[in-house]
Amino acid sequence: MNALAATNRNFRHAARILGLDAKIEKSLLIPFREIKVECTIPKDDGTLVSYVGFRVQHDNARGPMKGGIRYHPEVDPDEHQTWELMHRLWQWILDEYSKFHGHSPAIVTGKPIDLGGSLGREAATGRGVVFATEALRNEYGKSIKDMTFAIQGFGNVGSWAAKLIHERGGGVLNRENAGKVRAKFIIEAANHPTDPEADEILSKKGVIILPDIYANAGGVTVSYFEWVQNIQGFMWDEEKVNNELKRYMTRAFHNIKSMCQSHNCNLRMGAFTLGVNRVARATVLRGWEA
Ligand SMILES: NC(=O)C1=CN([C@@H]2O[C@H](COP(=O)(O)OP(=O)(O)OC[C@H]3O[C@@H](n4cnc5c(N)ncnc54)[C@H](O)[C@@H]3O)[C@@H](O)[C@H]2O)C=CC1
Ligand SMILES: O=C(O)CCC(=O)C(=O)O
Repeated sequence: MNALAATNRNFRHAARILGLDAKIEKSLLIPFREIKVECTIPKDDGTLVSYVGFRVQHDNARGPMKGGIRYHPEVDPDEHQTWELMHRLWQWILDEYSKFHGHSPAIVTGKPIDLGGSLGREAATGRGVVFATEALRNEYGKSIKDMTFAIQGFGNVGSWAAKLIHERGGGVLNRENAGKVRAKFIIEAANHPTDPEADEILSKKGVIILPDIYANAGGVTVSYFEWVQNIQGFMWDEEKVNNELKRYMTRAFHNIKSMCQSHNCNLRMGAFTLGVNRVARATVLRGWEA
């Protein structure tokens, strides 16, 4: 099942748990705006190349919309060049927008620090995963140092998570010992890493899954902090960024748990019902229902 179908299925399940009005459910399911653009760019050899891009803005009932930018995975597999390319692209977006609207650093996040980026953003998703894991483990009266972790994928998120888990005394499995894994907990640090069928099988086995929409939200949270700093015209130090991130991740965990208790559901449905309910309430209050 693709990511969109799986997300829609989770959304519908959450809507049913919440007893959402059918008209609201339908209006929340349909994106507010989908834009398709075609960009024609001259290459160094003088020829023209055309790229198609999509922008989906889902819902702005609770405030401005923001999203991650995705590229085709084969654009540039070399990590260093990808980093360079990303920074040049961020700078280009900022320059083009600022030409028409004056210097506007808040319109794009993930920028280099010297162009108004936030301290702590690079590690934020991995750090958020660790804060989420700590919040979950506190529920079970254990700490990270009592546990062993198997991390799949060692890019930005995986490598930061591994480093921070190691600093807290947790063991990280490698190729040699990974075969021993009998996981009781799965922390979804990537987007949509568990298929809905696998989700059901694992849940029936009693495996506790911390869902992606919460567990990897540290990155977008610090991107939000970047936006906040840009519109304030004030730069936070890294300690403040990390402390705020911990506060947001811990508070969100408790909000999710309380939805789980009210609706007798698992953590994924706790996270979905929390989010859907907030957007539905704002939609009704703004009088936007279909
Ligand atoms: N970087 C961020 O701030 C955020 C990332 N995410 C999600 O987290 C995931 C990882 O993102 P990044 O670390 O930024 O990407 P990345 O490209 O830096 O790292 C991904 C790593 O996974 C490895 N990999 C690919 N397929 C694999 C497989 N089948 N088994 C094991 N390893 C595999 C790659 O070799 C690479 O080392 C993605 O799903 C991304 O959408 C979600 C929220 C924010
Ligand atoms: O930093 C952001 O705003 C988006 C990060 C991201 O791509 C994601 O959360 O999936």
